[in-house]
This record gives sequence, C-alpha cells and structure tokens, in this order.
Amino acid sequence: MAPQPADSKISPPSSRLWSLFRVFAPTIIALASIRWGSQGLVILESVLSSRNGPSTGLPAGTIQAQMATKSADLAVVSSMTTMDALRTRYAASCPDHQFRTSIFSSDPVIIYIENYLSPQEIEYLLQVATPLYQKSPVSQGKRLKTYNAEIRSSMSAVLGTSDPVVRCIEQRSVDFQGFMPLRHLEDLQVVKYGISDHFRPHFDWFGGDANPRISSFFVYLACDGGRTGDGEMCKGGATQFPDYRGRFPARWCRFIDCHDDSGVGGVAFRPIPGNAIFWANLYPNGTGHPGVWHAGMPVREGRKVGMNILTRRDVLDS
Ligand SMILES: O=C(O)CCC(=O)C(=O)O
Ligand SMILES: [Fe+2]
Repeated sequence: MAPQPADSKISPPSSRLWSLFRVFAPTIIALASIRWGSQGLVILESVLSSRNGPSTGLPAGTIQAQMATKSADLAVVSSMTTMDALRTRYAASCPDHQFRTSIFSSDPVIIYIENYLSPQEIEYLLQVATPLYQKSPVSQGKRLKTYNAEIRSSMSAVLGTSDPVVRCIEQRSVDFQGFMPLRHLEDLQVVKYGISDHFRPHFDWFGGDANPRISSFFVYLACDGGRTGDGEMCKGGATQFPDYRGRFPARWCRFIDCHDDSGVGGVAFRPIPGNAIFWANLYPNGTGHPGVWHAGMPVREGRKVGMNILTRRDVLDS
C-alpha cells in the first residue's frame, strides 16, 4: 500500500465517524440529558474526552491543556443543557410529588418534609439564583426593607415566576396546602449564608397585616464546604424554634440536632439539602401564633443555602 503523505486529509473510517459524531455532539448531549439526565452526560463526556488522547499526535502537555479546556467547556455546556432539559421537561408538565411528610407538632402546626426538592431541582435553583443575590432585607410590616446585619446577615435572590421549574415548585407548594390558588404565594426567595451569617429569632407574620402570611416553608438547598466531622457538610445553620417545649421520639434526631449546645433552647432542625420544614404562622382565627418564633442559627463552617416559600391569606396583586 502506498504510503500516505504526512499531512493527509484522508481520515480512516473510524475517525470520519468521529468527526460526524462531533458535529452532532451538542444535539446528542441535549438528547442524552433529556433521556438519562446527568448520568448520560457523564458517560458522553468521558467518551468525548477519551477520544482526544494520544492519537492526536500533539505533545502530551498540549493534549492535557486541550482536554482541560474541553472538559471545562463541556461542564458549561452540560450544565446549560441539563438546565434547558429540565426547563423543557417541566414546561411540558410538572413531575409527580416525591416527598414524604411527618407531623412534628400540631400546635403550632410544624410538618417535616423529606425530599421536597430533587437534586436536579436544587442544582437548577442554585444556578438561577446565582446572578440575583442581593443583601437580604429585613421586612418591617408590609413595607420592606432595610438591611440590618445584626438582625439578618445573608444574601437573598428573588426568583422570577415565569421559569417553568420555579413554577412547578410553586405549584407543589400550593397543592401541599389544599390546592390553594398560585396567586397566594410570594415570589420564592433563595437565601445564602456564609460563615457567621444568621437570621435572629423572628416571626414571618406581622401583626396588623391586611394580607398576612399564613404559612412558611423553609427548604434546604445546600449545606456544604465544611471541613471537619460530618463529611463536607456545613456546621451550624439550624432552623431553631426556641420556644418549642414539646418532646419528640429519638427518631427525630435524624433531622434535629439532639445535642444542640447553642443555649437557645427549643428545637433545632439541621439543614439537610432537599428537605423542608413547613409551619402555619397563624391560629385558625387569624391571629399570629407565638410558637413559631424561629431563627436561622449562625453558620459556623461552610455555607448554607435555603429557600423561603411564603403563602398569604389572600391573593397577591401581580
Ligand atoms: O435560615 C433559616 O434557617 C431560617 C430562615 C428564615 O426564617 C427566614 O428567612 O425567614
Ligand atoms: Fe423566618
């Protein structure tokens, strides 16, 4: 067989197939992420990066640099395609609820919810919140909003309601409350705490509000960046109800810090990503319940991200 010139443009069949694959890679990635989620993307990414190995004939350093750039590009592409895929899927229809509920207290009503958000939803919310963070305001009655780090030091991101994933989580939250109309919900607020950040004890309801907050969910999106003890989990950052006086079985210690030494008392729910606490702010007669006095305890290590889902008694003006 005649020798091929060194700069031959004729590729062996497998390499031509490979070029074709690369042309269609973005479509394949999008389809894989819709069909198999992030696992499909991980497999595809490893196929793509393994193909850029020794057969390119480039020096090893160049190959490594190219592979690093490519995998960074792919990480961006894959997180975008995963987000697009989730958005498309949720726009078509909201997924069935996957959560599990346990009544923690009936007076005040406090319900613990496991798996309120899926890992994909969490990843999505963390991404959409990223460009929207501002210093968390402290509400004074209906009229917002001042910043007071002594009372509340954290960053908040108010999420737009036109996003299909956000919309499905809103729908989940009103369905949870007896299929209440969506217009009773305030915009979802993601809130991010770094080390020492906190929200001092407060009520989510305000006396005399013409359209009071009847209930609150606090959902945990992240508790990470910790260095000691419990893997990479953050430390501190419990949601504490200092005036809670009831007893509870030891099985609750999966969710509650049963060795809480903050000195604040009551009950301290640990930030466990995906899980949520729901509580009713008002007595049935509409007055505020004093038992739902609560705090976001200071984060001691790492970061905590949560989300407020607040429901009003009456529809809100849009
Ligand atoms: O950070 C927490 O655990 C609770 C936050 C909270 O109560 C609020 O944002 O109103
Ligand atoms: Fe609160």
